[in-house]
Amino acid sequence: MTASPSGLGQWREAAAARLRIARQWPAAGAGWSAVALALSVSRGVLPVVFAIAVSTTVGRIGPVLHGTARPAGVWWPLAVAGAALIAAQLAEAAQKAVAEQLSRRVDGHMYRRLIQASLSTREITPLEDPAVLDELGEAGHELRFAFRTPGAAYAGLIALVGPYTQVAGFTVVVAVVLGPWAAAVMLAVVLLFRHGQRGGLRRYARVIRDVAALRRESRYLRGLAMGPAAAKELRVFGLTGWLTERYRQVYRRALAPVWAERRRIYLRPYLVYTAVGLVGVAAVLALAGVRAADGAYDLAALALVLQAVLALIRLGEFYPDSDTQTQYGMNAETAITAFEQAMARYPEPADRGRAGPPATAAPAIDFTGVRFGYPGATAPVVDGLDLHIPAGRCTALVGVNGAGKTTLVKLLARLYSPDAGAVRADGVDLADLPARDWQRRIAVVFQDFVRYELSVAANIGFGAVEHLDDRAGIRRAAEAAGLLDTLDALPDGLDTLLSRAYDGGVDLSGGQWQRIAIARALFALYHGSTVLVLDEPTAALDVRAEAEFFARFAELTRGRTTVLISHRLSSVRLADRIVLLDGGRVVEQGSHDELMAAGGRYAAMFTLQAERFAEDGADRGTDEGAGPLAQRVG
Ligand SMILES: Nc1ncnc2c1ncn2[C@@H]1O[C@H](COP(=O)(O)OP(=O)(O)OP(=O)(O)O)[C@@H](O)[C@H]1O
Repeated sequence: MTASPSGLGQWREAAAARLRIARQWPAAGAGWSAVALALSVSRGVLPVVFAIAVSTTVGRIGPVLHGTARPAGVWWPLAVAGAALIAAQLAEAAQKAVAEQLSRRVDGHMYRRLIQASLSTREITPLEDPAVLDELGEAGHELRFAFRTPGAAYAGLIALVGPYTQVAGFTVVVAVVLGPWAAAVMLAVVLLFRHGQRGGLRRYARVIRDVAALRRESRYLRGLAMGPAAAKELRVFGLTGWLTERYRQVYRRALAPVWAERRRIYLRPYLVYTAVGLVGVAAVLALAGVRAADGAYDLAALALVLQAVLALIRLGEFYPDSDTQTQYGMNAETAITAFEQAMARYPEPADRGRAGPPATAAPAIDFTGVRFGYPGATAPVVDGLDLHIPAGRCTALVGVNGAGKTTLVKLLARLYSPDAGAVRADGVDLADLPARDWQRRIAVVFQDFVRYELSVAANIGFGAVEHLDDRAGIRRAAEAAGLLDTLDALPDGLDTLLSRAYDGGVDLSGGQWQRIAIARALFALYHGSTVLVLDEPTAALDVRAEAEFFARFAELTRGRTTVLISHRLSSVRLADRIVLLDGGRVVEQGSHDELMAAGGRYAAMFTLQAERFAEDGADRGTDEGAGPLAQRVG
């Protein structure tokens, strides 16, 4: 969040925000905008016409009652008043309908801007920056709940033309009847009241923006309480009370400055502006009274000026069709613009794109002197890392939690760039390759892979999205990942939707989902990826499934440069080369046999795991319990 400007800066900022909202007319549609504007102007003019017609009627009733004028003299102004009243009602209803249309169109455009900006960066760094996330949260929240959106601000801005036309109309009426000074006083009173309203609202909205981080937390807590994701844990761990209390505290902390500010920004200005305004109004009314007493005015003029003054006082108040919509909707638009600018400004290393992707079927990869730290972190995760990953072979990365294994995968996939040093494929610096070209060469099963709420075919086909229609390839990948039985049981086979949120959709078990992620990576290999990265690919698989997967591992990955990350050292021993990382550095490397013979840390870790599994099997006293795992590790 940026610091709040003051004085002139605030006005300039508010004017710029209004201009940006007004510039949404192409998205809203010029035709619809013109209709809304015409309706708004008519809603401003018709009440003035009504007031004039009613005053004329009042002025003519006396002569008609005394028989000095014909009744027809009353009927036509009365008819005009009635017509103006009906037309104003119709215009109001029509404007509400058109406003909704405008609002939807502009918000659709805003959503597209937001999505485009979110997906605009090659790296994921900005989407982990809290300041950028606050802007995204603000913008996304208002849009998601169709609440005080930029679209509502656009419609509100047009609706604002109505009351201001009325102000102009009634001010002219006062000027004509009472004179320019009275009109000037009334106009000043209206603008003073409006300034109080809008200024308070603006400052109030700014305070709300300043507590964006707390509001983000309160939204997160609300989501936890109301969504299915945490429903199980909240109950089993008895967290419901804690969550309720925490939500209450965060909500209060977010609202405390808002409440304090509300008293400050509304009460004092309200008292001052009301006092000044009332003096002005009283003076104008007194002038009207004196003139009427002097016989300078007839009944029609007095009725007209009284209506005009009362209408102007009312027009100094809050406009429910415009005020909150424009203020908060402009904030949402400002947040979208700030988010776009933050994403565009993010210091993303240039995509030098000077080289073509490596020509070889499977490149060798080298990390040379790589240093990298996450944005905002005090220490780098890797510093001076040198690592060679041979072409067409399987290299396993092992190490304790937090050793930096997944970070290396992110650097390899160019989701982040090293702060120093280089990652090279066949000697070409990845920074010299167009990112997308390189990313097509990599198939990754991430530890936290995505479960797309789409069909099985899409979930697998996303490995090579240009080949989504390759049903045979998708089926082959599913079979290789051991999914055939699952597919056969699904109601629509590959077309089954993997989400219970849809009719006919199903959900899969954790292990079945993991096989889908594996199938996705295999499908990418079928369509040109040459580097396969598997980050804990079998963590959710049962023992038999894991054994089956690794039995076919050599066949599935043959000829690819493969990186396998796993804490199960029994699986890792299959790799051609094992690299033990600690604190972002390579501490041991070699084949399983070499590392065991060296008797270092890998050997100790492996022996510990093997002993544990052997004991586990012996304790249970069954061949089955000790069987597969003990065999594989022992
Ligand atoms: N997005 C992030 N922002 C900031 N720090 C991060 C981020 N991701 C990881 N880290 C930090 O980087 C370090 C290395 O994390 P990394 O995920 O690479 O470890 P790992 O070896 O894969 O661990 P594990 O075995 O638990 O999966 C950790 O200290 C972690 O806290």
